[in-house]
Amino acid sequence: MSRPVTLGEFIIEKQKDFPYASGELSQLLSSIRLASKIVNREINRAGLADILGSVGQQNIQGETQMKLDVYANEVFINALRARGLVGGLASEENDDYIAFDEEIHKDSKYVVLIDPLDGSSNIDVNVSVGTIFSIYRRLSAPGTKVTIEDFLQPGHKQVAAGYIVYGSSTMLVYTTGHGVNGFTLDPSLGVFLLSHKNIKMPTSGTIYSINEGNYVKFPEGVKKYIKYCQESDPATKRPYTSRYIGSLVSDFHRNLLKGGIYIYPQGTNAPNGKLRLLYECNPLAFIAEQAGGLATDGYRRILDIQPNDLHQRVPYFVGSADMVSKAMEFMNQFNQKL
Ligand SMILES: O=P(O)(O)OC[C@H]1O[C@](O)(COP(=O)(O)O)[C@@H](O)[C@@H]1O
Ligand SMILES: [Mg+2]
Ligand SMILES: [Mg+2]
Repeated sequence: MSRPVTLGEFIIEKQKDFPYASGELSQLLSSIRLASKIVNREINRAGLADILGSVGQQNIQGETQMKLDVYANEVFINALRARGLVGGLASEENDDYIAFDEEIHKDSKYVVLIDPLDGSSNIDVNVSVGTIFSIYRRLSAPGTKVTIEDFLQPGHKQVAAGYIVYGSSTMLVYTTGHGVNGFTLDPSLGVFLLSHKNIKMPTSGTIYSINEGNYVKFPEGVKKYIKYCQESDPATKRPYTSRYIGSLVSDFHRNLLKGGIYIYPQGTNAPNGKLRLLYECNPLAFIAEQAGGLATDGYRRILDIQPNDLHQRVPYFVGSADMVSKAMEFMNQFNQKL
């Protein structure tokens, strides 16, 4: 009987997808794998360790930083700084990007953007949270310090992206542009094992995820789409079911496996939505598209948006292709893009 493939073996095996691979990207993914295990251990015993609650300060987004936000941020920064694989890093929890300028970094080819802890509002109540990462080849020449331009690249330039969901089990899901694969952490071995090979997102589903508490502030097109989801029509399996965990990674992961749509629209409370283009929307959009889904801002392909700020926000419609297309129909009908 063949044994499951470990993530480490899979990463090496998949290096053949890149004829000129130097192995640096593989090592970088391995650093992310290690950091996620360290964070996972802390999350699993969060109630016992003094790691719940906030640190009593806000990040650049004006959000209260939770102790686990800061802890996860440090663990990933240290893991990615460690081996000279990354020229620099940008994070939700840091105002500006960090240029690693020690000698070992000068020839590194990559930069990384991360949301170290996604779903912060769920940390203290034992609801699944995650980490999201996005990897680009730097534009600036090796031997020089990374610049902001290395981070403000459109999403279709990503060389790899993924997330870790710390839930009933811990999973790491990633793509390098050759399909999407998922690995489950076997806690007894401390090893990620291939559990979800070549994931395909169902083209349609019966789940919609949106914070309906903001309903009155939604654009008309979104209100109409929610009504469409709630109407009764057996032929199209409506009404759909509403599911909203409040952790983007967890809502996305469920929809990736079962089919569904997640929407965080612009609204009167968030003129450009809430979610951050660079380290939330782009990486999950890359995964969604690689699995046959779609990701837009209601009008445009997320991966084609030219970023102009590290922490810029965009409206987000992501999930099963048919459902995102339908939502866009309503947006174009009721909220013509000016
Ligand atoms: O509480 P709201 O406004 O519905 O927002 C929930 C959304 O905000 C987020 O928590 C934002 O991410 P962070 O926790 O990383 O800041 C998403 O995970 C989630 O989908
Ligand atoms: Mg987040
Ligand atoms: Mg976060």
